Amino acid sequence: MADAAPAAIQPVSMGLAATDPDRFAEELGDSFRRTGFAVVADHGIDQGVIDRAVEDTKAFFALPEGLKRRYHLPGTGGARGLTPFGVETAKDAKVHDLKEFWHVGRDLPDAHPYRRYMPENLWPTEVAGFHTHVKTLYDALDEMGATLLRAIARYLKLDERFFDDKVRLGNSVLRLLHYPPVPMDAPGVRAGAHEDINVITLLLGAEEAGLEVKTRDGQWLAITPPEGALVVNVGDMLQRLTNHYLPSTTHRVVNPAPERRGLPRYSTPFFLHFEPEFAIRTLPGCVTPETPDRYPEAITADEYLQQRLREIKLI
Ligand SMILES: O=C(O)CCC(=O)C(=O)O
Ligand SMILES: [Fe+2]
Repeated sequence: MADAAPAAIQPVSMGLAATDPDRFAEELGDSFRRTGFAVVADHGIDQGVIDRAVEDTKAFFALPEGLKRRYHLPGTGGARGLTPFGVETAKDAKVHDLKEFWHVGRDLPDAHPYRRYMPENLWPTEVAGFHTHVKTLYDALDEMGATLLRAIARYLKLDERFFDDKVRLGNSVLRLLHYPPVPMDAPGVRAGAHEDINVITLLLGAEEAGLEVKTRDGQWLAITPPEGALVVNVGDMLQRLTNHYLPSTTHRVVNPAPERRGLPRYSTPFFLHFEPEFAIRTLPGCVTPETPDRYPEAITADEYLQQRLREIKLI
C-alpha cells in the first residue's frame, strides 16, 4: 500500500510570541524538529513594506537583459547585486536552476572590520524606490529573525538572548528571486533539491505553488502557506550547532502545472547568518550518549559559508 500523504504543516501564530512566549517557542520548535520548517501566521511585518519591495523587484527584473547584467559582479560569490539566469546549480545537480536573483546584504560603515566579509551593496538606479523599499524589507526581516531566534533559544533551553550578539551584525542576505515562465521543454526545475547554508531562512512569497520539502520518510510535501504567512526553515548552520536536533531539510521549487507555466514566480528568502567570526561549536545540551557530537571541530561561520558556496558553484 502507498504511504499516506504527509500531513500539511500547521501554521503557528506569531501573536503568541508576545502573549504566551513558552507556547510559541514550543509550537515553533516542535514544527522545526518534525520537518525543519514552520509556517508563521500574523507575523506583523507591514504588508505595504512587502508589497513595495516586491513591486520594485518585478520592475527590476523587467528591465532589458543588457541593463541588468551591468549589476553582475563575477567572482564575488554572488553576494551582492545580480546573479543572472543559469548560474546557480544545486549541489550535485547536473543542470542549473531556472531562476535569476538579486542579493542585498548588511550595510556597514567603510572602516568596519566586518567590511572584508560584507562588501558594499549595489542598488539599481533604474527603479527609483528600490533602494529605500528593499532596505526597509531587509531591516524588517532582520528584526523578525532575531525575534524568532529568541523563541528558538527558549526551545533549546538556552538564555533567550543567546543568539542576539551572534547575529546582530550577521552576514545575512535578502534574496529577491525571479523565476521566469517555464517553457514546456525546459530542462531542470525552478530550484533543484538543496538545503540552506545559513542559520534560519525567512521566506515571503511562497503562496505561489512550487515549494516542496522532503519529509523524513522521503516524500515531497507541498508547502501551502495561507495568504500573507511567513515560511521559516532551519539551515545547515543551526543544524550543525544543535547537532541535528533541529534538522535542515531538503527542499526544492518544482515547475508549475502546464496551465500555469506561462506565469513567473517571485519570492524573497532572507538568509539569516551568524556574524562571520562566530565559531559554530556544538551546543553541549544537544550532545547525549545516544547522540554523540557529530562535529568535535568548531568552524567559523565565514569558513563554513565559503566551503558551501564552492559546492553550489557561486565562487
Ligand atoms: O522560492 C522559494 O520558494 C524557495 C527558494 C529557496 O529555497 C532558496 O532560494 O534557497
Ligand atoms: Fe532554499
